[in-house]
Amino acid sequence: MDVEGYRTKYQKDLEGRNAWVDHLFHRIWPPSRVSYRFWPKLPMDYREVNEDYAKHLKKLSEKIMEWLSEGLGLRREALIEGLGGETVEYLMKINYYPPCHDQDLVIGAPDHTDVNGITFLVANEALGLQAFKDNHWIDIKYTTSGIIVIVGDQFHRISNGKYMSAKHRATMDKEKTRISWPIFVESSLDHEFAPLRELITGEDNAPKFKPYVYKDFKFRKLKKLPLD
Ligand SMILES: O=C(O)CCC(=O)C(=O)O
Ligand SMILES: [Fe+2]
Repeated sequence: MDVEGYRTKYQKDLEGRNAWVDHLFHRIWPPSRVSYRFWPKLPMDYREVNEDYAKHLKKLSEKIMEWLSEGLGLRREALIEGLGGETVEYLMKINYYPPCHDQDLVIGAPDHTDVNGITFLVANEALGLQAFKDNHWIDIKYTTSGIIVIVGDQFHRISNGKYMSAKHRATMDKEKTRISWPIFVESSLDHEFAPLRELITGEDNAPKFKPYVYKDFKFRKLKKLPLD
């Protein structure tokens, strides 16, 4: 179930298009869960820059999780605690999509929702990320001054369905290589998560999802097994 390291992934999407991407996964937080053997040795400052990025990203992520908790009318710590508090992990992924001329046959990442709590993504200037809204695929604009925030399945469930996990996909560019760097904020594999108890009040608010140990949830989702 552990995903760290390099991989080339081939898949078919629903329309039968081939999907391929090379990616690297490595954890960036907490320090006790970081294995530097999965981190690239070059460029020389990779480790320093990424350690710095991890600290900033953790701060930003905690702020946003606090706001999302307040948005549910809960204590600021509620969602972070639901994900596991101090044991929450930050998993870096680097996606590499080579240029591709035949957009009808090939897609970078087929449509999906992220399995984790919340994702923070930056990408290079080659466009490709699309979000599904009102029955359409919408291109996500390139930005150098912002970060893309994607709600994942864990927050969908922890919020008892109040926050929707966002369906998205990545297409490939005809001429440019596309690289994206999502960071997945997720429970540690042994953490059990469930709809927050504070949200289960009265009969109208029965839990919509059963509790899951994250490793079982992740396994079932990645193997496309039924979850409910
Ligand atoms: O490359 C992208 O912009 C999206 C990648 C993605 O959704 C993922 O790796 O989960
Ligand atoms: Fe994703």
